[in-house]
Amino acid sequence: MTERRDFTKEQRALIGATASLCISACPGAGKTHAIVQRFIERPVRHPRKGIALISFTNAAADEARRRIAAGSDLLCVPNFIGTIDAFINRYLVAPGMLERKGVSPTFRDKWSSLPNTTIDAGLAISPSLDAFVVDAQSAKLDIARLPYADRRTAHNLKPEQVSRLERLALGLWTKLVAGGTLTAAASRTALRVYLEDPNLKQQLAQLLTDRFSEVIVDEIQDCCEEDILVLELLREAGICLTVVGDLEQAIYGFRQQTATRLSAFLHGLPAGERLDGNFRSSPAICSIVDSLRSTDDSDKSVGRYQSDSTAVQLVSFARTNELPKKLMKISSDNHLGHKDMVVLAHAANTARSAAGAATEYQVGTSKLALLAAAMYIVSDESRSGAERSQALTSVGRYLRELGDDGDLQQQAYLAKFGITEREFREECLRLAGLVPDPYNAPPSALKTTLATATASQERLGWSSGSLRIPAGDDWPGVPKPSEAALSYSTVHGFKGLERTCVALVIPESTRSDLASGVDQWTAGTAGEARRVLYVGASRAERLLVIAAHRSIYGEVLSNLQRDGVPVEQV
Ligand SMILES: Nc1ncnc2c1ncn2[C@@H]1O[C@H](COP(=O)(O)OP(=O)(O)OP(=O)(O)O)[C@@H](O)[C@H]1O
Repeated sequence: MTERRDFTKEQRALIGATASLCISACPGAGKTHAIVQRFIERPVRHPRKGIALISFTNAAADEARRRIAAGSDLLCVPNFIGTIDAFINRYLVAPGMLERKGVSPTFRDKWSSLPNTTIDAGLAISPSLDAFVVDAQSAKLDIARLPYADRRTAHNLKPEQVSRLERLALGLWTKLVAGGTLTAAASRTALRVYLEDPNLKQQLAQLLTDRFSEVIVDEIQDCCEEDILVLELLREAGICLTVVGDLEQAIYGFRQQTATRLSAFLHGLPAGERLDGNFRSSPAICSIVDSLRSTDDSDKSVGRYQSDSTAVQLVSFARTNELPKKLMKISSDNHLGHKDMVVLAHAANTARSAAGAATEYQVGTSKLALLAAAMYIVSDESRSGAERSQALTSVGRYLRELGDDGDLQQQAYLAKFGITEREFREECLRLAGLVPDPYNAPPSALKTTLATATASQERLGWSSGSLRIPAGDDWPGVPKPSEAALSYSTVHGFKGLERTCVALVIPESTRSDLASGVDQWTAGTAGEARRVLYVGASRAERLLVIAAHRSIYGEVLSNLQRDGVPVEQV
C-alpha cells in the first residue's frame, strides 16, 4: 500500500468522510496524500462499483499511481486513476460517440502526431492543424500556436489566404473527427454536444452511476468549463463527490472565465475544515507563500523542516546565463547536491537557460533531417521520458507520411497492416534504434540505412525513395544533448511536485509574466501571474532561491521585507 504516515485529525476527516465534501488546503497540506489514502480506504465503497481518482495532469495521476503499490487491485477496473481528459474520453465521449455515430473513437494528444495533418494551401507557411482553434462549425488560425519562425509570415497573410487555410483546416478536422479520431480539444467539443442532448445525457449519467460509487477530484481549481459540466453531471447522478484544492493555485488562464461557475458549484457541496498545516516547507518558505497569497489565510510549517531557519535567498542577475554558476554555488553553500535543486520559470526557455541547458535547436525542415532528429532524441538517454516518447511519436508520423497510406486514419491504417498501436510503436522504436546517432555520418548514410530496412518497410508500409538528401550532404542543424547542469521546468510543469531546493527565476520586468506577478504582489491585487509565483515558490521544501532580474530585484526585496519574510541577499 502507500508509505506509512500518521495523518492529522483534519486529514483523517477528509479520508473518512462518508458523504460529498469540498476541502480547501494550503500548498503542501498533504491533500494529495490524503485523497490517495481515501481512495485506498474507500469509506463509501460499493461491492460492484469503482472509485475514480481524477487529477489534472499526467504527472499528478502518475504520482497517485506511484503512491498506491504497483500491482494492487485498486489500480484495476472498475476503479479509475487518471486525468480528467482520460476520464472524459473513456466514460463520456467514447460511449457518446458509439451511441451517436456507431464509432469507437481513438484519442490523440495532438493532431501533429498523425500523418498529413499540416494545412497546405500553397502559401508561404503550412500550419499544423494544431494551430487552429476549431469547434464543430468554424476554424480559426491562432498565430500564437505557430512556431516562432512562422508568425511574422502569418501576420502578413491576406484575409482571403487566412480564410482559405481555415476552410481547409475545418474540412480536415471534420474528416478526422467523423472517422473517430479526436484530440483533447475535439473531445471536449463532442462532450458539449452530447451533454446538450437530454436523452444522451441521461444515458451517460446512468453509465457513470452504474460504474462509480465515488469520484475524488484533486486540484479542483484547475477545472475549465467542460470539467465543471462533468462535475455537475456527477452530482446530478447522485455520485459521492470529494473535491480538494487551493484556489490560489489556479494558474491556467481559462479559470478566469469559469471562476463564478466553479464557485457556485463548490458552494453547493458541504465544506470541510481548511487544511492549513504545510508539511512540505520550512517556516521561511511558508512565510513567502503567505506573502504571495492574495487572501488572508496563513499556513503553519508542520513537517520535517519546521525547525529549519534558512532564510529565502535572493539573488540578482542581468542575463539568465549567469545563473547556472550562481545557483550551483548557492546549492553547495547550503550543503545540497545539484540534484536537490530545480530551476523554475514561467517560460521554458528562461528555465532552460538559467539551468545551463542547451538551447532549442533548429534541425531544418527536410523529412530526412526531421526523422534524424526524432531518431536521435529517441535514443538520447539524457532526455526526459516525455521528450523521447514524443520523438517516437514523430518517428511514427514521418514513417506514415513516407507511405502510400498517409491519408488513412490511424485505426484503419493499423487494421490494414494487421498491427496494434503498441506493435506500431515497437516497430518505430526498432527502426530508431538502428541509427541511434544519425549525426555521426552524413545524411546520405542515414538514407542508405533506411533503404535497407526492408522488414520495417514491409511491416509498416513505407519507403525511403522520396527522402531528399540536404544540400551538400550536410546536416542543417544538430540537436545538442539536453544535459543541463541543473534540472529545470516551467512552473506549470512542476505543479503538484516538490524539491528540496527551488530556484524561481523572475526575468526582466518588461518581458516577463512573472514580473507582472511582482507588480500584483506589490499592489496587493490578485492575478494569475501572482499565483504562478505562489505555485513556484510553494514547491520548495528547505531552500527557496528567488533569482530576480536586476530591474525587479529592489521591488521583490521590499515586498519580502514589508511582509516580514526572512530573506538573505546573496
Ligand atoms: N500527515 C503527514 N505527515 C507527514 N508528512 C506529510 C503528511 N501529509 C503529507 N505529508 C508530506 O507533505 C508533502 C506534501 O504533500 P502533498 O503533495 O500530498 O501535498 P499537496 O497538498 O497535494 O500539495 P500541493 O497542493 O502544494 O501540490 C509531501 O512530501 C508529503 O509526504
